[in-house]
Amino acid sequence: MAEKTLNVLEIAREQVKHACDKLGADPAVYEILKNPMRTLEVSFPVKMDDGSTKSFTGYRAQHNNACGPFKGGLRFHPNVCMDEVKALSTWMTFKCSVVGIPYGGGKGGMAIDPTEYSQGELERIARGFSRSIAPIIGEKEDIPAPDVNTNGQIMSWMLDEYSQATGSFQPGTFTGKPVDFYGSLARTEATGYGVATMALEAAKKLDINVEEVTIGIQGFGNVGSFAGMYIEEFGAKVVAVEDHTGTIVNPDGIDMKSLMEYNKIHRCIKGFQGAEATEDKLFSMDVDILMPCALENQITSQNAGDIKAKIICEGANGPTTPEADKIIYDRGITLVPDILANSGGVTVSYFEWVQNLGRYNWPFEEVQQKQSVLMKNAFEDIWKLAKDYSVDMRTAAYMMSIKRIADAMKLRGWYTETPVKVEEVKEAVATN
Ligand SMILES: NC(=O)C1=CN([C@@H]2O[C@H](COP(=O)(O)OP(=O)(O)OC[C@H]3O[C@@H](n4cnc5c(N)ncnc54)[C@H](O)[C@@H]3O)[C@@H](O)[C@H]2O)C=CC1
Ligand SMILES: O=C(O)CCC(=O)C(=O)O
Repeated sequence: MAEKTLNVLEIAREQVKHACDKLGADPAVYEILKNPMRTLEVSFPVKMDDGSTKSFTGYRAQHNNACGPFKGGLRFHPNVCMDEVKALSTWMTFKCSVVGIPYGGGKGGMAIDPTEYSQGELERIARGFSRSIAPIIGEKEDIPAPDVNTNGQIMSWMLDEYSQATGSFQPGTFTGKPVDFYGSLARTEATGYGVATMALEAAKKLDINVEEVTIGIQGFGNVGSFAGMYIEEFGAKVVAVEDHTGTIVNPDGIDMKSLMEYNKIHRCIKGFQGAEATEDKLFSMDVDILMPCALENQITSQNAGDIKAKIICEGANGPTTPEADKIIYDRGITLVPDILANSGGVTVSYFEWVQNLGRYNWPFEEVQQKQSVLMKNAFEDIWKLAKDYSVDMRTAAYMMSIKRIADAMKLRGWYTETPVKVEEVKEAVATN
């Protein structure tokens, strides 16, 4: 069966609508949440190394700020477009709400491949983007962070440019900064650590001993690599890894720290000596836990039926389509959804922001401990809700977060309960 849609914005809306319906939310709730509150498209010139001038386009979507300032990453990837940014900003709103941090959702990006530019060009692009979105971001307004192909250095340039543009130094305007420049300890590791922690929680629920578990990871960037490192620390064996250059396998376990070192130097996993290259498809391999940690729409109706894993723990945003979700649920596979599984990044971004506002520096263990508590509590609540309502964990996670956002929106007066029409009451009485 062909996929109904691979448009991520339509997918995000379908997920929200499905959960609103299950929750019996007032129609006004979906009406407000189906669109971002504000979007901005910018175009700005950058001087290239060869003396030419090139115009670049960037996007920022601010989905909802009922629970606090907009929050979410900036992505540099050729596929970035306004619909993708809108979908990613929607997911951010629910992700922040799932772990109960006081933010709404935002996301931004540019359709570029950063490997095509020199460091100097990349710095000027990042600065141009920061200057262009400066009017709508800020420590208490909208707080960007790293995402695919962006990092602490890019956040530092953007913060510096923002400070110059506004004449005021507010380090909490960006998170995911380097530790030496107002960053937080444990932020770099946070998303992957959270993914590994959530996989472990799911394994415990299914009475699976993590020391006997094999793992397959798609994507070996910030999220995938630390997810691999921590799940290995918890006792599991990572036997397969895929990135944009191919897939490698080792049934005895791929040493995560060595692969991270290799990846740092070569910027890919291809050629790593501690594993064999394979043409086999990662998602149909015989592993216990799959961690999709790359991009959207990777698990579809085409490959969901081939999955042998008992647990899927989503490090990436939107790696599974709604059709695939149904197949996975019907097959009894436990899927820990992105808005919970990868919420560790934004959770520690929140801790970074709190430290910035108060000029604190918390120790690594304290930050990671705080992250672990928030995420494990959210996991427990969602697990229970999923059982109580006989729904998958994604629907349960949306139900929990939509309820919180809906309550905040109602208290703010953004909507009042839609009055029940007299005809509907009469009809209900007549049919009873
Ligand atoms: N960095 C963060 O803190 C957070 C990231 N995420 C999400 O996690 C995912 C990955 O983000 P990062 O690790 O930060 O990005 P990254 O840029 O550090 O790494 C991306 C990885 O995906 C791989 N990849 C790209 N295209 C691929 C393909 N077609 N097939 C297989 N692998 C492919 C790349 O080779 C690379 O290993 C994204 O969906 C992102 O939105 C979610 C929460 C927080
Ligand atoms: O750290 C953040 O604020 C946002 C991370 C992010 O973009 C995400 O969770 O998808």
